[in-house]
Amino acid sequence: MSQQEGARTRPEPISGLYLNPVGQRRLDFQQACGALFGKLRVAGGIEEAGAMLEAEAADVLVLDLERFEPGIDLPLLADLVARREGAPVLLLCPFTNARWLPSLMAHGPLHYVIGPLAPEQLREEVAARLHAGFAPAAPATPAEEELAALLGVRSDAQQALAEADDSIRFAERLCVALLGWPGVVHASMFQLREGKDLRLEAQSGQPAFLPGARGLDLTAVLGRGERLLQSPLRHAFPGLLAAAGGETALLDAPEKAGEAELAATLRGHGVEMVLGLPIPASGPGAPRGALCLMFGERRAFSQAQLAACDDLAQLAAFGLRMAELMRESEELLGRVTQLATLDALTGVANRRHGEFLMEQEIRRARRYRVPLALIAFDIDRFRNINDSFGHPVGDVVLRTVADTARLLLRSSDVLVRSGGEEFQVIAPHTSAIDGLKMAEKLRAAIEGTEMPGCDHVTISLGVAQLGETESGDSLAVRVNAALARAKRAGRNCVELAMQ
Ligand SMILES: Nc1nc2c(ncn2[C@@H]2O[C@H](COP(=O)(O)OP(=O)(O)OP(=O)(O)O)[C@@H](O)[C@H]2O)c(=O)[nH]1
Repeated sequence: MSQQEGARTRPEPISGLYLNPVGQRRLDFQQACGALFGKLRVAGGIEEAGAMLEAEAADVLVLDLERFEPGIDLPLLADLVARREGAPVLLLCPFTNARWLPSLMAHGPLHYVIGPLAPEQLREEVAARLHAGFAPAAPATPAEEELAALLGVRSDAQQALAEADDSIRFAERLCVALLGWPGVVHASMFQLREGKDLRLEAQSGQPAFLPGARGLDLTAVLGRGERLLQSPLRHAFPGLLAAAGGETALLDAPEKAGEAELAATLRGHGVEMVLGLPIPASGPGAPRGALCLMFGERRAFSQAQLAACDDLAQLAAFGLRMAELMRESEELLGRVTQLATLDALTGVANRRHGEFLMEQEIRRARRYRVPLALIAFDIDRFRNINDSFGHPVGDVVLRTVADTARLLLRSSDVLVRSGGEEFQVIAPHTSAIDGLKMAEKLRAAIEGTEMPGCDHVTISLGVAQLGETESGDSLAVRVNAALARAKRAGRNCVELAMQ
């Protein structure tokens, strides 16, 4: 239905009721638009307007929300919208209070214009409305088609939950789903990380063959993708406003945000209207983030769309919570795995995990026909250190030895604490000769390292290369025998294992 078809024929003169709390603004309106009405009454407060309406009906209600304080009594205003006795409602709304629009729209059809407007623009808007009638702007697509599209968006968005083990993948899928919303040319999701760092989690624009937000990159538009609560556009861009303030933000013309560069970029990408929807937190406090939808044309929202907005924001909240739970459980699993595989004192692999890794490396060495060496070393006369300096100093020595060895090893080598003061190095791609060189480097490094609390220690080492058909147990026996020979040979030296 076109707006012309929706026009009502009104008996002249048209009576109007204008509401605004500021006297000068009421005078300005009377001056700019008074001539358009046969009778124009003005009210300074919502209750006063309600009383006037009760005393005498008006053909048109003009509710000007400019200069209303943030603490405006929205339910009372909504009641006025609901009680207008069939009279059309024109809402003049400053951009900063556009979050009030969706809840007012839910109380009956209304027209809105987002301010600020110059007096002549205001007159043109009011005249255009009076001329065209007040049938709500027709949605871009017929109602049935639109509902089918919204159901499709919801079902695609639900499918995105399958990716909710990772917040970025989930956000990407959800943004793609949101592009199915009639008229949406670009969709994005912002997430508040640990309550303070707002970041752009994902964005998606219509594919290149469609007009609209082709190639629109929000990171470039906003100047950054992280720490967005510190962005200079946090008071202007609806996605950021919604995430920061927790309320819906609607920009029905890019210029109205008062940021010329932002407006030019959005217009350059065919964006006419931007909607920011807060993603609610699971409990009280700041929202979890926001969804941001950009439209290729200005449009009114139907009740079904407003309800769908709520649904999608809830679904986004659910998906992000699932991703968070998944991350927490992975962290927990990581900590449990660490506890099960690492030695608590030194942080290197424990004996059991060392045996597992050894078997893995043996299989790899066989498959790729590469050499594998095992080095075993043991701190010399460690009992004396404990006895002379105490157990805590002994612990520090164990840690220092492990740290010193770890720094010398390649990333593919594995250091294992195989017993009290015994360690092993599993060295893939290493022959007996290279193993001997490595062992000598370890020996010299430990000897040259100052041990806190007890000056210096030395180590004895055994080296063995895995035989062609040899088992891990046999390799361990041979390397320990070599280590025992090094001890017998006077300690602080390296011995190569026999075949
Ligand atoms: N501080 C500390 N000592 C440990 C730990 N685990 C084992 N030990 C001690 O390490 C010492 C090992 O002594 P021995 O096996 O006799 O060997 P050693 O004194 O190093 O003599 P050699 O190996 O023959 O040179 C014992 O005194 C154990 O109590 C530990 O976690 N912390």
